[in-house]
Amino acid sequence: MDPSHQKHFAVIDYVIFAVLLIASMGIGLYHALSGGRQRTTQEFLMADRSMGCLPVSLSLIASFQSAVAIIGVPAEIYTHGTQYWFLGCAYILGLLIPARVFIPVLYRLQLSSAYEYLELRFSKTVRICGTLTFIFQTVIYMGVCVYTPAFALNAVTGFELWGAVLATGLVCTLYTTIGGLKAVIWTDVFQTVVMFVGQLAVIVVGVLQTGGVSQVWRKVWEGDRIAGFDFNPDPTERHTFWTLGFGGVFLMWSLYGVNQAQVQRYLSSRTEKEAVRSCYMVFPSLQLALALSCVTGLVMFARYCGEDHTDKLGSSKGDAMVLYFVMDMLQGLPGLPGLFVACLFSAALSTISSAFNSLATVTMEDLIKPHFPAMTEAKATRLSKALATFYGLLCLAMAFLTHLMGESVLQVALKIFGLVGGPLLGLFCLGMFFPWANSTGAVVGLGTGLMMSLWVGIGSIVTGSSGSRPLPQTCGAVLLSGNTTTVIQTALTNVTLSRPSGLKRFYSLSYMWYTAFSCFSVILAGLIISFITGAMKEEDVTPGTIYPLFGKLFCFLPERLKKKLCCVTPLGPPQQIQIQPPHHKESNGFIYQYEGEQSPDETDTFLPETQTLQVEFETTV
Ligand SMILES: O=C(O)CCCC[C@@H]1SC[C@@H]2NC(=O)N[C@@H]21
Ligand code: NA
Repeated sequence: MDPSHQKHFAVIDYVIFAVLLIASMGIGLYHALSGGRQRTTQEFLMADRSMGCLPVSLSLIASFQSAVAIIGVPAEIYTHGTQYWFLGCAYILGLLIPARVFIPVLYRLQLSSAYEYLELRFSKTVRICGTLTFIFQTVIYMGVCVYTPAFALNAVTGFELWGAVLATGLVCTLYTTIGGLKAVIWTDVFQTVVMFVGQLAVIVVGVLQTGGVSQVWRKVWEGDRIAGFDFNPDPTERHTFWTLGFGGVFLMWSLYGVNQAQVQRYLSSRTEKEAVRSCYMVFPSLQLALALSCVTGLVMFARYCGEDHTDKLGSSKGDAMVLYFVMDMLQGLPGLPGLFVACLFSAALSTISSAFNSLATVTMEDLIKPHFPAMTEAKATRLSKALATFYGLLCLAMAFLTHLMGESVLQVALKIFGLVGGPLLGLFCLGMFFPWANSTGAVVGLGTGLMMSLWVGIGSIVTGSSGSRPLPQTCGAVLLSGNTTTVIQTALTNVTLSRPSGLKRFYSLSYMWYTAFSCFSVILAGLIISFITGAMKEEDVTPGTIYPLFGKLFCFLPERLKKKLCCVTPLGPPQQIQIQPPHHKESNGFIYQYEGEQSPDETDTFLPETQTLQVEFETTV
């Protein structure tokens, strides 16, 4: 963008941005100097499993609501209309299943890393594969999250790009390293509030500048930005009610059901009920976040539609356009540009800190501790901090890589979740819902899912079918003169005739279906290989790692038939007593003993009234 049109900050704007960074550091320092002073991994990585549902639920939002959503969603609404808003329909099932299925299973196993589940259910190999897949996904996603705010800021205000990346990355690495999960959760709470306030300020100012709500509504309505229900069943159609409302459910399960960053927050809750409640509490906040981003996009459209900005914006795409418009709207209101930039960086910091901390946790719990069982707590905690720093620096490098990607950051982020998060979701579903699945099937299944993702992902880039036609930028209905109508009709005819077929059609699968597609690939391949190599028997499966999905789905079937379908595995009752963690000194297995009293409000236990289940794995010295 040419310098003459760049927006500049007043001093107050820099002050507000600095206050955000200092406040975040302050929270980090507080948790470094209070409580157990981050001396054990239980505190550093799991916040002493002492968290309440409110901070956990706000931290769950913050983890996957980054600058990508703050910038990318308004750009999406501005260019394509409000179809994307139907993603909100996916939040219902998308959070209900994690609360009713994934959290009970994972919480009762008292894990630190979600991937310990894979060792309990399958084998150490499967656990390592799962951990490495997660690390791969999160490192790339982190890069996008650091890069997005810095790039947009640089494009609009000339703010030193790598200075912003460094400032964000270093501050984040610092408070994550010294304050642990407690600091990450409490900074997430603070940053989520800043994020909501910043977006609200932009909406209020934008509406006032456009001449009020009715004026905004008229312009977006005439500009064809209000999308109705699009029930087009075509899976290659980018955004329809089906791709967003149903494809989005699988995306939500991969994030809020089995992603380490979220599972770690559930496990840091003081009781299972708190964890389930925090998951339910995510629903209203997520709807609010989605609404704020979508309305920001509509207000931007009402304010700027029809005007030609190529001279100011140059070739920069939707993402930078959002920040330009926000800076333009807030120009002359000292403090508000700084507030929005603080909102942008809050979104980025809260996501990146969650990523650092979860990466350090899985690296420690899944890749290091099992090989050094005798490692002292002090050494393990120091190593965890070093890992958080290492991942912080790695993320800066990844930010540079993002520089090279083409399309909108929102699409890049959602594709990462689909292509890599999908196979991980499939692996956990294979483990939890299919008792017959064995380790070989799990490893081959994961590999198949990742290959299918790679295939469709690369295919869509190579054939350039991942693009999407933006709606016309005009405000009102443009009266078409005779010959224009003919021209448009001819163009449309060509488009319909050149409908992709065969493999090209596969490559143009909507990216919102990637999670579901790769998830089912893993389950299908995993089951086939498991049956070929000898399906697992009911009694061989570690208790507490199966969710009796079929038992619930076919509850009308007679017991005998359900037994045959081997789907009445008891899901243990809610956690009453602390289980010794697997890396406890004298045993590397679980001493899993509890009084199976069914507390009145627990509905998902299959155990008779009172039962003592003593499960003792072999303990090797
Ligand atoms: O904001 C990001 O960093 C990624 C884009 C949004 C990720 C998904 S979309 C569904 C869910 N709702 C959110 O607000 N974030 C996640
Ligand atoms: Na965030």
